[in-house]
Amino acid sequence: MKCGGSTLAALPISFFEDMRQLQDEGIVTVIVHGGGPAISETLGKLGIESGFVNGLRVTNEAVLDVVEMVLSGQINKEIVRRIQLTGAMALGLSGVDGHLIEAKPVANSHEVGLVGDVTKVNAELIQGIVSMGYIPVIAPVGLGADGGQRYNINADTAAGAVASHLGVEQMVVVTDVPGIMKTVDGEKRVLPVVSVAEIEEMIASGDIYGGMIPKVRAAIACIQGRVQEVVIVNGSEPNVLSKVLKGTGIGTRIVR
Ligand SMILES: Nc1ncnc2c1ncn2[C@@H]1O[C@H](COP(=O)(O)OP(=O)(O)O)[C@@H](O)[C@H]1O
Ligand SMILES: CC(=O)N[C@@H](CCC(=O)OP(=O)(O)O)C(=O)O
Repeated sequence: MKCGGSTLAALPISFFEDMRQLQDEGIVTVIVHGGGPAISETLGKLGIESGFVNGLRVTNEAVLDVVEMVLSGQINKEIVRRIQLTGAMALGLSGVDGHLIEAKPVANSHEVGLVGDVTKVNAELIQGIVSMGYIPVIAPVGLGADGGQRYNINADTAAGAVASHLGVEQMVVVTDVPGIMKTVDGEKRVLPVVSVAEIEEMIASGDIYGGMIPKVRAAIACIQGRVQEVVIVNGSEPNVLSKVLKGTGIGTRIVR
């Protein structure tokens, strides 16, 4: 599951209780989280300037210090605490810990700086944590192959890569909108299912823009592998996780 920074503060306790219930039923959740708004807030407080190019934060060492502090510290531990309040056990870590996420510079690193694309995921470590009964909570900071360089990774991209490497059946993307929306006859509607071809058309037409672009790109990358579907849902919808797993037609399903 990917939890977006847009929705983290609004997630009700029932969201985490649902996760615990699923764990009791033998359905394992692995969380990769974002935290873009909290990073921007802290950068603002510290007077460090940063912008975005095509949805990726322009990242130098000073920005990366804040990204790592906010994602691996504040946000990661807040999610761990909220899961543990339900009685479940969670273990928070970033892509740095145990070389969990290995990364290389993105193709446009001359524009965005220390931003990474995932090259490897230590799936055995995640499986080990799960087998001990903990819900892994992963912050999207990665390490280069030599272990010396840190990279800021978009959380959607990191979640898609983790889903692919684990070979899970489904990735759930939790955000602040009820799915992929399209204006039809002057009315905004949530699309129940979209295919890869339809997504490409919607990006070209401008119907999908901004923060939705890395989500659908990550979805396309992982459903070309072992993942069968990606579902985009609103985290503040009551019992959203059990509704997704029961197939009650909530959100938008992205299929091949
Ligand atoms: N077609 C679309 N349907 C729904 N949301 C869209 C669409 N295109 C762009 N968006 C935007 O994507 C946003 C979600 O992305 P983002 O703000 O990055 O969230 P997160 O922090 O969860 O990753 C929505 O709030 C909305 O403004
Ligand atoms: C490279 C890059 O842009 N990294 C993101 C990582 C956090 C993220 O993706 O958070 P959301 O899911 O809340 O957007 C950033 O610095 O904001």
